[in-house]
Parts: sequence; C-alpha cells; structure tokens
Amino acid sequence: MKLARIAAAAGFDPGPAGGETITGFAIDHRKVAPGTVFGAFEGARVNGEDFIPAAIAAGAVAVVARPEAKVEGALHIADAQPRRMFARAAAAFFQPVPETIVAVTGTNGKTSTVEMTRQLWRMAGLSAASIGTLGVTTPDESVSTGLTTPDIVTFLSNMTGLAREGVTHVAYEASSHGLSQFRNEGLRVAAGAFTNLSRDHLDYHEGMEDYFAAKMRLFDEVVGSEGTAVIWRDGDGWAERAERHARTGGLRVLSVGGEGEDIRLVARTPGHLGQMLEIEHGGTTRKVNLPLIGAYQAANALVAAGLVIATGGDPAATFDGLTRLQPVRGRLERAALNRAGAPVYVDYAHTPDALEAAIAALRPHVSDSPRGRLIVVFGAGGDRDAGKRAEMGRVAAERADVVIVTDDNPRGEDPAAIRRQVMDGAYGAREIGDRRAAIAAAVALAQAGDIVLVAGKGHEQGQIVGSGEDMKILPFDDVTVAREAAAAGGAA
Ligand SMILES: CC(=O)N[C@H]1[C@@H](OP(=O)(O)OP(=O)(O)OC[C@H]2O[C@@H](n3ccc(=O)[nH]c3=O)[C@H](O)[C@@H]2O)O[C@H](CO)[C@@H](O)[C@@H]1O[C@H](C)C(=O)N[C@@H](C)C(=O)N[C@H](CCC(=O)O)C(=O)O
Ligand SMILES: Nc1ncnc2c1ncn2[C@@H]1O[C@H](COP(=O)(O)OP(=O)(O)OP(=O)(O)O)[C@@H](O)[C@H]1O
Ligand SMILES: N[C@H](CCC[C@H](N)C(=O)O)C(=O)O
Ligand SMILES: [Mg+2]
Repeated sequence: MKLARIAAAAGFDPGPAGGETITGFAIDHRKVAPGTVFGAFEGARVNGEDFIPAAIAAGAVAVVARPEAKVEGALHIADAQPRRMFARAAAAFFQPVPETIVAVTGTNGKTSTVEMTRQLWRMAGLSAASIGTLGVTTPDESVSTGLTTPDIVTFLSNMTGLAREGVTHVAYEASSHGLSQFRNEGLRVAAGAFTNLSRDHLDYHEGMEDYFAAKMRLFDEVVGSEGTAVIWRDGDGWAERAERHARTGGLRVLSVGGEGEDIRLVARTPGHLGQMLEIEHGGTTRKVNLPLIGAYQAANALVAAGLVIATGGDPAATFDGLTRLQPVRGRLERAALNRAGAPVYVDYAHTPDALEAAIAALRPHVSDSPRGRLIVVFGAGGDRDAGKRAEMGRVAAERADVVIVTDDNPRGEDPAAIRRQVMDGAYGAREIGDRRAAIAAAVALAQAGDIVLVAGKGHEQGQIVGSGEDMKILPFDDVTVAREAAAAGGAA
C-alpha cells in the first residue's frame, strides 16, 4: 500500500514520501524491515525515540513520533499523541477487518464478558472470535498474546487475520493500560461495555480518577458516535458517570442490571449448579436458567447479551442462548472434589472486589447443617498495585472461614514481603508461601460440606518469578495442582 493512501486516511502530509510502498508497521525497532512505518514512543521502561536511527538503518521509511523527536533519513510523522496517530495510520493499512467489533472495559469481568459474547454470537450461527486475557479465541483454537490488550500492531494484524479467515464478529477486552496507550484504535467499534470499577492498577494510574479516565476513553473516543454503550448499573456511582460520558459523546445507552432500564434483572435465585434469572426486556419478562453460579457471572452474561442485542442480535434467541453458556476457563471452575467430597474451585479473583464476588458466589453452596466452612487460598502479584494487598487480605478474613495466604506471581519482588502486606489485612490467616503446599493444605483441611476457593491465577499456566533478564515462568496450573492434591488424599 502507498504511504499517500495511509496519509489520507490518518490525516497527515506525506510530502514527497507519498509514493513509498509500505510493507508493514512496527513499534519495536527489532521488528523493522524495509518499507516499515516505525512508531517511536516514550515508554515506562525506555524511550522508543532512542531507537529511531536503528529503525531507519533497518529500512523504516517513516517514523511516527513527537514533534520534538529527531528523525533523519525518513519521513517524520510528527504528532503530540504519536501512539494515536500511529494507530490511525496502521488501521488504514491493516484491512480488511471484521464488520462487527465490540469492546469491554471495567476492572473485573472483561474476559468473561467477551468470551460469553463470542459464545452467544456463535450460537446465533455467526463466525465470532474474542481477543483478551485468554488470547485470541476462535471456534477452532485459542492463541495467547501474553497481554489482555495486545500491542496495536499485534491487535490490528490479528483483526485482519480473523477477517481473512471469515470471522465477522469480534469482542475484545479493552484494559486501562491498553486504552491509555492507544493499543486498540482506528477501528469502527459498534458497541462498548462497562462492567464495573474498583481498585486495581494503582501502581500505573495516579488514582481512581485517572484509572476511570483511562477507561472512559472507550466511550469518549473508541466507540463510534453512532455506537452503543452497554452499562452494568450497580448504583456505585461509577456506572452513572460512565453513562454520562456515553451520552455526552452521543452514544446510545443500553443499561443492564437490577437498576437497568433496558435489560432489567428482576430476580436471581441461586441453584445448585446454576441460577434462575428473571429478566425484563422490551416489555417482556422471561425466566432464564443460567448454567453458571454467582451474581458476578449473571452480571457478565447479561452484559454480553446486551452487546449482542446492541449489535443487531435477536433478543429472544440471545436470552435463550444464555441457558447454553459454557463455563469460562478459570472463572469459578470446579477443579476437583477431595476425598471428603468437598469441591475445590479455581477463580481468577485478583482484586479486593473480585475476591469478594468470588466468595459471595460460593457462600450459598457451603453446607448449613452441618455448618461448613469456606476455605480460601490466595496471594497477590508482584510489581503490581501494592495497595490492594491488605484490602484483599481484609476481604478474605472478613468473608471466608479459613484463610491461607500464599504466593501469586512474585515477579521482581520479595514474595515474603508481598505476603506480609496481604497478611497485614488478613487477621487470623495462615501463611504458606509455596503455592502447591498451600493448596494441598487447604484440600487436606476440607471436610464434607466445606468449599475450597483457590483465587488469583485462574487459567494461568505459570508462576512468574524474577524480572528482566532473570524472569522465569515456572509451570504452574491451579486446576492441575488442586486435582493432584485431591488425588493424593489431601496430605499436606
Ligand atoms: C507498563 C506497560 O503497560 N507496558 C507495556 C508497554 O510498554 P511501554 O510502551 O511502556 O514500552 P517500553 O518497554 O518502555 O519501550 C518503549 C518503546 O520502545 C520500544 N523498544 C523497546 C526496546 C527496544 O530494544 N526497541 C524498541 O523499539 C518498545 O517497543 C516501545 O514501543 O507496551 C508494550 C508493548 O505493547 C507492552 O509489552 C508492555 O507491557 C508490559 C510487559 C506489561 O507487563 N504490561 C502489563 C502491566 C499490562 O499491560 N497489563 C494490562 C492490564 C491487564 C488487566 O486489565 O488487568 C494488559 O492489557 O495486559
Ligand atoms: N462482574 C463482576 N463483578 C465483580 N467481580 C467479577 C466480575 N466478573 C468477574 N469478577 C471477578 O474477577 C475475576 C476475573 O474475571 P475476568 O477474567 O472476567 O475479569 P477481567 O476484567 O478480564 O480481568 P483482567 O483485568 O485480569 O483482564 C473473576 O474470576 C471473578 O473473581
Ligand atoms: N491482568 C492482571 C493479571 C493479574 C493476575 C495475578 N495472577 C497477578 O499476577 O497479579 C494484571 O496484570 O494485573
Ligand atoms: Mg481479562
């Protein structure tokens, strides 16, 4: 594709370079080949502008960078927001893309919601995919990208790859990091969902306002002005503010939840393996048997239904699809039963709010008589928001009966120091650093009527230890470890 065509779409002046043939886009100078447009951005670790000469030497014909950056020997596409300009230019290059794209943001529930949206579309006979923490998932396979929201080049090239495979509908996760770094821009996004906002990532964002502002880029800029905002209304103030952003941007609002106006959750009755939802939509009330437990899974399922309906899905068929939803990997996944018959659940809760939601989901399933206990095993990741650690400890200590604090991806931090910070909030908790031993201890402790919750890692396949050059990913899967502990009779 000629640079002039990209320039016209992205809105910059290509000058005499307009005739250059563009072969690709790169944000890492090591991936530059002749004919590439290089994006040079200031990062959290290094300044990409330092690699401009090396990128040009490797064949970059144009460089998107701040006006003050020095670019010699290639076209300088200067913009005060180079990440955004780069995304717009790249979006002109990566064509075709799937015709219906929706995005989900929020602190918790993004992965679950995009996965459920994909499933509902598939049940409607559409060729659908999702992109997020679980990777790129199509009906045939799931390929990991390593991040929730991949970098812009990976993201757009995945979109084109999916479109070429015939995928017409994609739901993707818009993380706050991704939104603030313009990792997913330039596409026509037909609808965006907001699930909730609570404490996370305050190592990266300056505070809750900054965190919220990053998320609101979804409605302010990413979803097209003719698009729809699907909002889970839970009355905590953030949802209302999200709704205001959407309306200010001219978006149509589809609100969902107990206080939702469009898809109203009238009643929710927990059952043994699922729950009965009474839903009102368009003047019709219907009962839907959702085969997943927990209020949080009902919320995510209804937001997913909202996205499908907002993009033209038939409401009756969509609500009917909810009764056939498959569980999402690592979200309240029942991993094993121990010898006493106590179930062990694995859940990806890694924020205070999520831990509370996961415990609340399981509480109705703990035996009343004889009185059972909810035993929770969890930790907190290193090199991530440290302020959430004691809060997670507090939630567990207040709401579970037995608490075991362990390690979760220590990364570059001292695991004992992380555990201490969690223990600060977790009065009366036990501390077992080795995650395998902690899970074994919980499984050994559980009697008939008890439930074990192993939280924090969900689908993850490794324990991340060390950082930089010393970073290692030690194979570790909570589900497998729980099964092994149960099979071993639970001996700690
Ligand atoms: C803090 C953060 O978000 N970092 C991400 C970000 O890095 P950055 O832009 O700050 O990059 P940097 O490493 O400082 O380098 C600056 C620039 O120089 C370039 N470079 C760098 C080195 C070199 O030799 N040559 C070169 O050209 C880099 O490609 C980059 O463009 O952009 C990179 C490319 O997209 C990401 O790989 C990287 O993710 C790091 C590894 C990470 O751990 N990110 C986590 C925190 C994250 O993004 N998580 C979210 C949230 C999940 C959730 O919601 O819970 C996610 O979406 O996954
Ligand atoms: N709607 C919700 N409300 C509260 N907690 C939730 C909700 N949905 C999920 N959770 C909790 O958060 C955990 C992670 O869920 P999920 O992976 O869907 O979220 P996410 O937003 O994709 O997370 P990440 O930020 O890691 O990408 C779940 O295992 C559960 O404990
Ligand atoms: N996407 C989340 C995942 C956290 C999972 C948890 N296991 C941890 O390592 O903290 C993050 O990057 O904060
Ligand atoms: Mg996710």
